[in-house]
Parts: sequence; structure tokens; C-alpha cells
Amino acid sequence: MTDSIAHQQQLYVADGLSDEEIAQQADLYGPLTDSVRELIEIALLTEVDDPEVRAAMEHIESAKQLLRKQMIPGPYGVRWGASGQKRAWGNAAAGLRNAIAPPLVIDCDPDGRASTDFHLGSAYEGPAGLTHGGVSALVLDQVLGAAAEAGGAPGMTGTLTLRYRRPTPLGALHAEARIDRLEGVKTIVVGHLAGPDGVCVEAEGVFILPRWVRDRNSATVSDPV
Ligand SMILES: CCCCCCCCCCCCCCCC(=O)SCCNC(=O)CCNC(=O)[C@H](O)C(C)(C)COP(=O)(O)OP(=O)(O)OC[C@H]1O[C@@H](n2cnc3c(N)ncnc32)[C@H](O)[C@@H]1OP(=O)(O)O
Repeated sequence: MTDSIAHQQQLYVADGLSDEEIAQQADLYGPLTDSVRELIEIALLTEVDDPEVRAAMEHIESAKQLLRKQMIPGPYGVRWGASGQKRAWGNAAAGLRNAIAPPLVIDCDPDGRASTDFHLGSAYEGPAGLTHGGVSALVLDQVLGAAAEAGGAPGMTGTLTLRYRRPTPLGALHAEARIDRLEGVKTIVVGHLAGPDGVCVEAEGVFILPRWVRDRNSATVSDPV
């Protein structure tokens, strides 16, 4: 096993937290994340002058010092509580503790579908007034991956193919995906990102459970009890 695979495995952790403990953490850290996300937008758009900017930076420095007192060595990884509740709170698209995530709250259906309504503010701009194409890819990667996982055929993104049909505005957006077909270990998922005027980006993704997970799963199935 390579060092890189061993490192990945260590970041999938069953930490045994109860649902109540997870809810407490979500209540504590979720609003912190929202506040930092708002700060990103304000820092981007503020037009206050020198004294206010310097004063604000001092407040931000104090907040950083307070929060730094106790830290996860990082990254957050993926954790499961005692009831099996999954927390991918560091996820760049949907993580509850990640201020750069829009965040996506994705509805999943066990028939292999996923969808989300979300809002992209000024921090996601690419062309003037429009969503950055890489951010559209981030969103679609996550939603297509969630559909694969919801349908019981999860995987890492092997290939993601996008067709940008029309510019994606900032603001209120919708993304959805469904499993199109399974081909051996590959899950092929299709989906799109839409704005108020219709579909902006179409996507097809090939999701593959990494070999080390497949090997572990087949070893578990065939192990004598
Ligand atoms: C408990 C742990 C769970 C972990 C999983 C859970 C994930 C839950 C995700 C939730 C939602 C996340 C949504 C965001 C998802 C990301 O952001 S993932 C990050 C971006 N992706 C990556 O970094 C992937 C990097 N690449 C890799 O790790 C490996 O190349 C892959 C993709 C896992 C494939 O490796 P492999 O399993 O060793 O592949 P291999 O056995 O050689 O080939 C198997 C089959 O796949 C085909 N294939 C191989 N590579 C590719 C490719 N790139 N494209 C198309 N086909 C390919 C082969 O041709 C072969 O096909 P068949 O011959 O069977 O027809």
C-alpha cells in the first residue's frame, strides 16, 4: 500500500459521536462558518476607508487568535458517528464547517438522484457578474457524486465532462443529477446546473470506487466469520 492511500484511509474515521453530540457541534460551528462566509463577501465588497479597514483587521486578528487555541491538525476528513451519521464537514462544496462552500444542501434519493437549490454570491464570480466556470464544475462534481452515493454506487470522480451552454448567473441556482448507468465498477451519472433562464451547464461524470476500497470490501465479504 502506498503512503498516499494509507494517508487517505486514516482520514475516514468512525469517531463514535452520538447524534446529540453531532447536533451540538453543528449548532456551535455552523453559525461560525456562516459568519466567516459573510465576512468573505463583506471584505470583497466593502468600500470603507483606511481607519475602518485597519480597525476591522485588528478584530479579525483577535478572532483568529481565539480560534487558533485548539485546532484539528487537519484536514477534517470524513467522519461517522455512532448511528452512522456521516460528516464531510470540510468538503469544499457542502462542508458545514467550510466557509468557502456555498454551501450545498443536497437532497438525495436512494434511486440514485440528487438535487440542490442554492445561492452563489459575489465571491464566486468569474466573468463579470457571472459564476466562475470552475465553481460550476465544483457544484456539479459534488451533486453528481452525491447521486452516485445515494444510489449505492459511490466513487471518486474519474472523469467529469462539462458543456457550458449559456453563462451561469450569480444568485439563485439549481443543480440536479441522476445515475444513468452502471458499467462494472464505474457509475455514470448525468446532470445539469440551471439558472432562472434554464440549463446553463450539462455534465456527465464517471465515478469509480478506488481499488483499495473495492479490495477491502471484497476481503470483508469473503472473510470467514
Ligand atoms: C470509504 C471510502 C469511500 C471513498 C469514496 C467515496 C466517495 C464519496 C463521494 C461523495 C461525493 C464526492 C463528490 C466529489 C468527488 C471528488 O472530488 S473526488 C476527487 C477527484 N478525483 C480524484 O482525485 C480521483 C483520482 N483518481 C483515482 O483515485 C483513481 O484513478 C480512480 C478514479 C479511483 C480509478 O482508479 P482504480 O480504481 O485503480 O481504477 P482501475 O481499477 O484501474 O480501473 C477500473 C475501471 O475504471 C476505468 N477508469 C480508471 N480511471 C478512470 C478515469 N479517470 N476515468 C474513467 N474511467 C476510468 C478503467 O478503465 C476501468 O474500467 P473497466 O476496465 O472496468 O471498464
